[in-house]
Amino acid sequence: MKNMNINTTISVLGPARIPSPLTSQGVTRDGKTRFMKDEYRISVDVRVDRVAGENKDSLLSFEQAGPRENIYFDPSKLKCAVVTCGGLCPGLNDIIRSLVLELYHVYGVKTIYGIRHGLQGFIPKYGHDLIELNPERVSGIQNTGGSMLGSSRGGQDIGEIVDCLERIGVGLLFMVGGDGTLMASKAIGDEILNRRLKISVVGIPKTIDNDIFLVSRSFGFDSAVDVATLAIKGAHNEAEAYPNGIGLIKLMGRHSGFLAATAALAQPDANFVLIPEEEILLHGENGLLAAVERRLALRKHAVIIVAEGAGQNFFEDKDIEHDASGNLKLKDIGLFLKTEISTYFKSKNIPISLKYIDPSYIIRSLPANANDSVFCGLLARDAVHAGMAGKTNLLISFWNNNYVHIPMDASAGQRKKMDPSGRLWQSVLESTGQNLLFNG
Ligand SMILES: Nc1ncnc2c1ncn2[C@@H]1O[C@H](COP(=O)(O)OP(=O)(O)O)[C@@H](O)[C@H]1O
Ligand SMILES: O=P(O)(O)OC[C@H]1O[C@](O)(COP(=O)(O)O)[C@@H](O)[C@@H]1O
Ligand SMILES: [Mg+2]
Repeated sequence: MKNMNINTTISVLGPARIPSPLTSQGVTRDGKTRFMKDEYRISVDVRVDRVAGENKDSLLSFEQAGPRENIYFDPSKLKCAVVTCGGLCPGLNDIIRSLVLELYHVYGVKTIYGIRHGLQGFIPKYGHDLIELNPERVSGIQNTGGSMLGSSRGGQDIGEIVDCLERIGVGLLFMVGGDGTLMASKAIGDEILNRRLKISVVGIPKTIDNDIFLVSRSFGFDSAVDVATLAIKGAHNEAEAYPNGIGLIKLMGRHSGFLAATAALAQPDANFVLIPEEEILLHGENGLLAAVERRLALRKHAVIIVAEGAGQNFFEDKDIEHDASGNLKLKDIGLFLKTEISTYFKSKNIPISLKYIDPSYIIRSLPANANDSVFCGLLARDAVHAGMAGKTNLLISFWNNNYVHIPMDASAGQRKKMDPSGRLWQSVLESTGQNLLFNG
């Protein structure tokens, strides 16, 4: 990890002078030990050999997340708001519920607004009413997929968003979203600063693509992997059942292949995994088609996983489209490969039975699994601790096995990709043996 230019300094609205209610509520064992200090820091890079050569003073570290002994906001006067943006993700409701319960019961904040349908909810012309959130209102929502607040894509006027925050008197805003939301959060934070307002913005990273920079793992990813394994199992059963059976599965993953790679390791039935980080060679002796033919000759069935962002170079540049948020609309690599494979074997007069499985939105719209539910609770509680302490323009990240504060501008605008020489991808190569098939 090259960490030279990463900003690790967290902004604060002002001095934290109010004793945290966590002490008086007896949440801590001896009244102190549970509190984190800003001096508790987690190394950005754990590799001693990589950092040893650098000037010791330049050793980078992130502030550790967790409750602070003193807080900035007076809970009896504070109003909070929560918004969920972008694509759905398992665990959104767990996050909303944990934010509300922590604010309400632990800190005593009684006014919490739910903003409907992402950034649209701040803009009066859409007519989405605010939801008053309290423990009763969020009861049981963790058992349902999706987001109880809804979501949306598409840019909104940042000035109007901050006008709305001022109008309803919000002091602490939680923004749950992916890389796009992070850009929006940063812009909102900058506008708040311009207007010299005392509003804290805390981000909670969400994406099943797991591609947020400086975030080891985002919530919902584990649940999405779980569901993806069912598609792989199904594809394998179909492939094994028929002579020369081929199971082809397309999995989400816009720019990074984490989901495809991790699902392939979780359900190790795939013979080929194709990811955006690695170019696909289709034709010729070392191409995918010849490799699948070799696999069929050997074992009479084959399973292929393709991430939706892989092989986009096969499509013409001229009809590039973007969604409302400015994300590139991907062309369907799954259907493309289905046609290419069918045509290839037809031309060689080799009968195959090809089953194409696209689990599509199912992997992101179901409730979180147990592991993600635990994770969501931890992230949300740390988001509340950070916000109540007056910290702002940060996101809560899981990094080097710890929960940390990352300045939004350190992560926004960058993307985490799988390292082709790293452990995850190399494990996929070993587990599938695909390079042996590609190389004949
Ligand atoms: N550079 C940006 N500036 C301001 N708002 C942005 C920016 N990029 C994305 N957004 C907004 O953030 C929201 C979420 O972004 P999107 O890309 O749809 O999802 P995600 O946050 O999951 O990546 C959308 O409403 C989008 O318009
Ligand atoms: O809802 P849409 O626009 O069809 O989004 C599909 C995309 O959303 C994702 O599930 C997650 O994307 P975000 O991080 O932007 O929310 C991608 O894997 C997928 O490409
Ligand atoms: Mg995104």
